[in-house]
Amino acid sequence: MADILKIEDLRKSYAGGFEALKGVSLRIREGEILALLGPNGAGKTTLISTICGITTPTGGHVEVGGHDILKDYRAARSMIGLVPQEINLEPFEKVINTVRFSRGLFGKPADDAALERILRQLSLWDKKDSQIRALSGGMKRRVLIAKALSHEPRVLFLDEPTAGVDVELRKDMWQIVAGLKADGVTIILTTHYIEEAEAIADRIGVIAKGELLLVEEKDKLMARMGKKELEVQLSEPISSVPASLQSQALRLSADGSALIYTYDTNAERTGITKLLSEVAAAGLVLRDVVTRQSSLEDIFVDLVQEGAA
Ligand SMILES: Nc1ncnc2c1ncn2[C@@H]1O[C@H](COP(=O)(O)OP(=O)(O)OP(=O)(O)O)[C@@H](O)[C@H]1O
Repeated sequence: MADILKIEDLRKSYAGGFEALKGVSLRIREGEILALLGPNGAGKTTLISTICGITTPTGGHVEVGGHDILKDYRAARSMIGLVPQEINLEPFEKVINTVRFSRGLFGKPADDAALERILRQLSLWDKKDSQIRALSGGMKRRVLIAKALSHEPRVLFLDEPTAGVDVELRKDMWQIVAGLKADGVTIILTTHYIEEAEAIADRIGVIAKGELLLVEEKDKLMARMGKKELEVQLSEPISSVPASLQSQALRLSADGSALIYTYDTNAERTGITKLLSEVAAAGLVLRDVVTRQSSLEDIFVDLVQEGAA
């Protein structure tokens, strides 16, 4: 798939000199879901606001569907829908009018069939004549999405779509996102929730202190998560891995007191039984055996700490 969004060395310093984005480069393929994970203040909202033209970059270059966000602002912006973090709706307005108005803001001709399709997709059609104030919090969030989709954008940004919502509503939101992807919409969402990124993203980006620390296919990250380490602690330290064990994927701990074996938990055979019998055959005496699993959370925390160092 072609890249629908190209971000090159994007920088943003706020008045006063604070650098919220320190040169972010990223490409997003059409039709993918990218989750941007990062702690508070990492720069996620700044990144989205800059791409959407709400904040002016201080350096770098962004193209949406081949349109430069500065030189060709209107064309770039018309390809983007933004669902903001905060609910900013007019309480006395009817749902349908709110969505119709948003479409008009983009200079798109009225198209009630398109609005009906969007409202049905978000299960809001039977609420189209309700006033916003009469809707539940979950429905208001859906209205925000309907507004963002009203001009039929190809790229949708969701800024923390499930912050502070209950588990059921979160799952609803995941289903909505999956439905939009099936329609070919490219989705970039920010989140604090690792399980949200795991549940819906094709790729995961980690951002901290204005820098993109990692962007990787979720499946590859999950495969990394599937790796486990077995630490075979020895009663006596050794200076090197015995020759009879050299064929195994083993390394010696720095102090020589343990052999560390990495294996794939998803594999049919872990090789642990064979390893332990070979360790015994090599004349080594075990003190203890410990296993460790790296999770996406560990990867995330390590990265963010390294980034902060
Ligand atoms: N208008 C502004 N003027 C000055 N500093 C700002 C402005 N907007 C954001 N910042 C600072 O830029 C940094 C990044 O903020 P941003 O809102 O992009 O982070 P975030 O990753 O979205 O955080 P959160 O998860 O809390 O929403 C923060 O330190 C914030 O205080």
